[in-house]
Amino acid sequence: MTEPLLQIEGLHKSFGALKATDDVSLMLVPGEIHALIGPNGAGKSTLIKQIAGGLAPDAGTIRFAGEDITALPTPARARAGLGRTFQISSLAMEYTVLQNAVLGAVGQRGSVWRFFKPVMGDTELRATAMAALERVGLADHATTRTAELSHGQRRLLEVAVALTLKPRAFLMDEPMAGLGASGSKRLTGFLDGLRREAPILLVEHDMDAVFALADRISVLVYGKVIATGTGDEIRANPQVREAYLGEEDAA
Ligand SMILES: Nc1ncnc2c1ncn2[C@@H]1O[C@H](COP(=O)(O)OP(=O)(O)OP(=O)(O)O)[C@@H](O)[C@H]1O
Repeated sequence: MTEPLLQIEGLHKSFGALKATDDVSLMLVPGEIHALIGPNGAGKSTLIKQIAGGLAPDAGTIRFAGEDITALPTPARARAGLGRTFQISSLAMEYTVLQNAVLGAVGQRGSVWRFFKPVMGDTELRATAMAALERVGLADHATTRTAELSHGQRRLLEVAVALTLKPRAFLMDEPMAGLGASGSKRLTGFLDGLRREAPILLVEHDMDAVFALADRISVLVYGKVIATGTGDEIRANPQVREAYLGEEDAA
């Protein structure tokens, strides 16, 4: 198998008596979309937060591009090439789309916002941000106030912010949330191509998108990975059907 870019081993995180992450090991290899699915409260966001650096694990290791990043703060992980999109919007609604693309990238790297003016005057950063907006189809909205964007356009802007960092891998927490059918189809098409540039660990409830996109799927239940495999393997797995997919079919 190709050398993993991201490798998580024996990760544990408890909140009091609750084991939100229970001995999780998984990897992300170049070129793939690895989806992480599971019922509400299974621990998907908690896992993403530990990989991105917002939450310290109780035990276990996270290696990225051959380095142990378990103890690195979030901005250092972003600088190392871990890009992410958030479940809850991190955009500044009063700023323009371009300002968010520039400032989001700068902010994720850990630079400070008081350099707002010099940063906006940085032609290289602006060009990188514009290129990212073009890729997600938002270039025509560069000067639009973010508050005026539709929900779907805001989600695309979040992807553009992550792209501005030129990451080596992406962590995406429910990028399809709240998108209508056409928005979700469009983002699915975009992510499909993006995997060749940088692999994606994708947390997503939209099962159509997951099964259309994922090279591999890991199923998380009560903090534990109960199965990892291709879409067909996951669909056919009796444990998965009982714990998760079966209940969705019945709904
Ligand atoms: N900071 C915290 N303090 C205490 N409990 C927490 C905290 N964060 C998460 N939890 C609990 O950990 C468990 C896992 O939550 P998490 O948000 O990671 O699940 P999830 O799979 O992302 O759910 P969803 O699909 O609804 O987003 C839940 O029971 C949640 O209530």
